[in-house]
Amino acid sequence: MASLTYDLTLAGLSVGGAAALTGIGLVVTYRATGVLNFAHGAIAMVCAYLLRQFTVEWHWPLWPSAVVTLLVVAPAIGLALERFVFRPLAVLGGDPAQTLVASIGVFVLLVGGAALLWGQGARDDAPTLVAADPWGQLGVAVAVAAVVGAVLRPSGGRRAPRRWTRFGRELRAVVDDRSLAVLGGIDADRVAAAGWAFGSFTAGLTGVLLAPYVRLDPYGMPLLVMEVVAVAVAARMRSLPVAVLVALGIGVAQSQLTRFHPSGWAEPLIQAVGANLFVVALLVAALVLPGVGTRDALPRPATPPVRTPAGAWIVAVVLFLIPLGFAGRDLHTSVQVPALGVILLSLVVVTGRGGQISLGQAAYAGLGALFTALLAAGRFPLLPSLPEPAALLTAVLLVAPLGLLTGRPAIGRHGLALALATFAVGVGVSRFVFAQPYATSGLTLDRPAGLDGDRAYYVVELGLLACALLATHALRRGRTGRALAAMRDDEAGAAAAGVPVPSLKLAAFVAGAALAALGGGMLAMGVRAFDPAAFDPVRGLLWFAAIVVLGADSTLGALAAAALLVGLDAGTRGGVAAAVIGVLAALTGRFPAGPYEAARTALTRLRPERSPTPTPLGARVRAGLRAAPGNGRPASHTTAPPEAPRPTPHTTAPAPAESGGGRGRKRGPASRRATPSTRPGPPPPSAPRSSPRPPSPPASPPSPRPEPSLPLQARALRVSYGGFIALDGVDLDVPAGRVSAVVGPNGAGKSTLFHCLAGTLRPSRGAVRLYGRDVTRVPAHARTRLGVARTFQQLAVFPSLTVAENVRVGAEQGRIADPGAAVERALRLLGLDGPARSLPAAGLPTGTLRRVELARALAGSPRVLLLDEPAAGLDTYEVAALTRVLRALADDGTALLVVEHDLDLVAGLADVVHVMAAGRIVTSGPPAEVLRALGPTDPRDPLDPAAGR
Ligand SMILES: Nc1ncnc2c1ncn2[C@@H]1O[C@H](COP(=O)(O)OP(=O)(O)OP(=O)(O)O)[C@@H](O)[C@H]1O
Repeated sequence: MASLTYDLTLAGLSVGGAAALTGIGLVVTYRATGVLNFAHGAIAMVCAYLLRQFTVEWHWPLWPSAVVTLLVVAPAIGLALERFVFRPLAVLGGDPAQTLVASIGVFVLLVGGAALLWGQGARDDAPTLVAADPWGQLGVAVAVAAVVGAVLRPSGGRRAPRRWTRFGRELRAVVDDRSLAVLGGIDADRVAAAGWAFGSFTAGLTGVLLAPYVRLDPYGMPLLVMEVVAVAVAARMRSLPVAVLVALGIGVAQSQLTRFHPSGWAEPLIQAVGANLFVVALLVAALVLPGVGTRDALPRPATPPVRTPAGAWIVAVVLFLIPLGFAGRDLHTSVQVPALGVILLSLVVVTGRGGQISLGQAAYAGLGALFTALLAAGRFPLLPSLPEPAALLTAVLLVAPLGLLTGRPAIGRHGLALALATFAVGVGVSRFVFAQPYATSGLTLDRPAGLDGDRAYYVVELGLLACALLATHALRRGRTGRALAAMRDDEAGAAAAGVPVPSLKLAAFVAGAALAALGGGMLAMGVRAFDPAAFDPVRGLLWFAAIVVLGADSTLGALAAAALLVGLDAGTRGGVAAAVIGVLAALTGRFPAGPYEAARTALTRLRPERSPTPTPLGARVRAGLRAAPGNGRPASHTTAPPEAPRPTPHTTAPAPAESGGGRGRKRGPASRRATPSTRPGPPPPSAPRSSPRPPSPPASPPSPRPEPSLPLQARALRVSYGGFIALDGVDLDVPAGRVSAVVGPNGAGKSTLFHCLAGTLRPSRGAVRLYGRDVTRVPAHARTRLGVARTFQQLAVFPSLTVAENVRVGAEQGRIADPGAAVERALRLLGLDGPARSLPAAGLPTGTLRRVELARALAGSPRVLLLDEPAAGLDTYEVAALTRVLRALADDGTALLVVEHDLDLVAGLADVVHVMAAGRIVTSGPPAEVLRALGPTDPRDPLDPAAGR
């Protein structure tokens, strides 16, 4: 008995040892470069093939071959990747999404290259470097872990030589902040190169150790290696001991599970789990544990979208009609193109329109194919046998809700974490559904009656493809299209505009799953069988890379990718298409938005220059003043719309006083001294405001009276980050018709308070109330719909939409009776109703974008407006203009809260100032008093007596 347990444990330790090596390699590369190397498994596969090439094909002795493979070729691959793929990306700013796409590109390139060089079949004659004795593999893993641990040990560690720990220190510095490390004199490129070389060495070691015991083939082995990525995720991409222990633990558990042979329904399940425990761990690590690497999802569009010329569509239609003239094998192959086109359109919906990474789309396509085949064969549980068209439709309906498998994790995950979650779903479905006996035992599928011939079937496919294209195009138009674009361009900004981001993400994934299932079913019908290999997770990576490099948001790009993938592989050798897509994806850094987008951008640059920057707000105000001399308010801005359901504060003109100062003039002490003297005295918090400003012009209707109750209240708010208390019992009232300001030193808790009020952060204690209603647990987008709008310190506009569309997103998500009129009012008020309205937001100057963001917030007719450092990036003139607009809004009854470092602005704008320090509000009052009491200190640190020295 003991011997069986012992033997199984040893076998498990052997598997765990190889997994531990992978984990170590992934963690070290990640820590040195910030890249989760999806190509790790592919490098392992290439090294295993190379060792076999040296020994089996060229008859070199084993150990010299191993030395060349592991100590020369493997590190050289790493160095080449660092130098030619990832260093250019790091220099460009290390966008995590681009590095992810690049590493997937390298994966696809190596897989395609290996298939080209060594063929797609599996080899079973890989040389054995370390004997089957499990101690050998385990010993190698432990030795590597020990060396790495010594190098990375914090300096001062007693057992570590100092010269080793210097590299560890540099490594940590580069990982924490590359640009800061470079400023500190560290050669970041050298550190990254060392990380890549070592990571590739461990990949190679894993490959040559595993190759004799698993199938050595271009597709299977990389996937097998990447299945153990769970080990690195469980270690939070940091801790080597955790990675090693988790790897060994899963290896032993997986081995011990082979002893169980339950009978009945549980048998296949236990067997599947026992054979794929690393996949189960991947699912748990990627879907249950909090995500790692949660930065931006995909590269944001740096350039405005360019309309596809009609000529390109005509060419595409002609090209897709050409196969109708084919016959025999060519026509039979062509049948795959429209089906793959539909599958790739599903990625356009999820990734291009919705901005979400989806590496698991092959799972949905495969489920569509499998369900269609099972339904048509009458083998689907609880459902009768269906004719093929009905089977396809039912399969689509059944797969669509399964889109929640990846849609649900996408709600709280971005970037790498979402990539891992969707990859895990793809691998899980492949292993637990497609690899099961019912799916692999020759499942055939007939075509619908009358479509037996390839030509007739191709025509029907073209019809379905046209429907899919129309549906995908519809997602670019209208309210949903704008909301999707907003979510893709800036998720926080979209939520602030009232877009229900979580449900929109779910809808995108559900629609994507339905389209993928349709394409998968069409593909299976086309080849008359369900082939699990056609929906392998590697395909998911290849399709994602293809879509990204050919223009994720381009339906034409999807069609081109489908034709390229099928055509190249059929017309040349298997693997060419993957190699081509891989090269393009790996070079993604050289073409920021992909070659296709880059080409389109280049075309755009050949066009005439755009119209000049729109007239600034101040000029509009001056023009208005000239038009209405004496009253100080531009006549066109003064009419309150009768249809407005509640006070529409933004309908009143900006305050008139033009305090001087040309564009770009610096704001200095003079403006700081002069402005407070014009401020009103301190009004009681809820008393009507007695403004010393000139009265409203007679032509204007009276402003709506401020609401007597308090729009927004915070009570006893407490927020802690880990053990650190960032907000400690904060009470705050934001009254209607007033501008409240929050100032304080860095780290005082201003942003944290702002987030609690806006709904982007939930306090651990306390409450936020809106007109008496507890909204503490109401999410940001729902708060916006209740009338709480906000702007961002870091601009959150939607670059792919025009100025007017940006504003429209803010108007049409709420309950505005007439969004069109609301948009026009907001554009007019902010001086954006000229030529600027039709310009894409991408590339507009900061001052204009601030106005766009404010106009978007105002278009929803907010009752409360929260502004996070609204003057950041504006010049003196723009700040003065902004001040007038905000003042006018408050006069109309809006409750304004401004978090601001600029005390001149606060003095000139606010009615009441709250000073924060160390997570509390320490003093409140009228600006003149509060700011005078603060004394001549550094305005950014009013409580620090040393700051002014
Ligand atoms: N996500 C977080 N995790 C841990 N600590 C955080 C986090 N966000 C903020 N903090 C800490 O909470 C404290 C308050 O931060 P907050 O950003 O609210 O201050 P602030 O007054 O807005 O500062 P600044 O003016 O620099 O923006 C700071 O000490 C900050 O380091």
